[in-house]
Amino acid sequence: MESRANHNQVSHCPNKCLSCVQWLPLFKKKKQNSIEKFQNHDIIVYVLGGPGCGKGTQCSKIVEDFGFIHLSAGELLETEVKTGSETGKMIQEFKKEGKLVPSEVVVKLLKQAMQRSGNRKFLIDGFPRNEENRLTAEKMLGIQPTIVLVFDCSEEEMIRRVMQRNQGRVDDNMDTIRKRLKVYKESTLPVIDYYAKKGKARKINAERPVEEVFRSVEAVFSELGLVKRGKTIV
Ligand SMILES: Nc1ncnc2c1ncn2[C@@H]1O[C@H](COP(=O)(O)OP(=O)(O)OP(=O)(O)O)[C@@H](O)[C@H]1O
Ligand SMILES: Nc1ccn([C@@H]2O[C@H](COP(=O)(O)O)[C@@H](O)[C@H]2O)c(=O)n1
Repeated sequence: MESRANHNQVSHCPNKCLSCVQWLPLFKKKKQNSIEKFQNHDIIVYVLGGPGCGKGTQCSKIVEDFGFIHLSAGELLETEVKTGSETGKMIQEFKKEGKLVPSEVVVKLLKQAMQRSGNRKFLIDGFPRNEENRLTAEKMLGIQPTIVLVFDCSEEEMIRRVMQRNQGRVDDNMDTIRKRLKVYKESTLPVIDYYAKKGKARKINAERPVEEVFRSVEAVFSELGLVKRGKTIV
């Protein structure tokens, strides 16, 4: 039997130890035994940046021009919430608090979506948000990013964008945004540092208008040797 001390070590517990006791069996229940790995020649682009910096906006443009499949970790989690499943109810609690859902849950959803897509070029948006996400993806999927796009934006501008978005998201309110910004600084920036040290992070100034930001994105993709759809490779 697991000791209470072990539960204290589980990260991102919404209400400290008690919620871990409550939710942990859920995460463990559907753990898979055999996991197929993705292939080395797959192109995997992780997309990071604070809440509302414009990740989703830029990803839609990348999909249009470069033919990637866009997998937003936040959207995959929201889809699970909408099923009304027990896991979905648990995810909703984390989202309301601006906290990060345990990595096994996120990575499992990502894996299913990657397999279903039949694509080999993946734009993985809002992931990995912490060291646990990063390590779980390495372990469960066997993937490493080809490159990591990092959208850099001031807190004031991110708050402005989120508050204007107005799409009824449970986490688009001042209280939750402040929590999400804190999580970004404490948990995601160290992941970005990790990839920067590996020479994989490409920081882009996201404070500019959408088209200007996208021109910097295009420059990164041409560095990868990728050309826009409809253009001939010479
Ligand atoms: N460069 C930009 N200039 C001004 N507004 C922008 C820009 N990029 C995105 N926006 C707007 O800001 C809001 C947030 O953008 P978006 O949803 O793409 O951010 P995100 O990083 O995916 O957010 P989240 O992490 O919360 O899911 C949207 O309303 C979008 O239209
Ligand atoms: N790797 C992730 C990504 C997201 N979440 C949760 O979803 C919320 C919204 O995510 P966005 O990418 O749309 O900003 C986020 O605040 C987390 O609650 C997560 O847990 N893990």
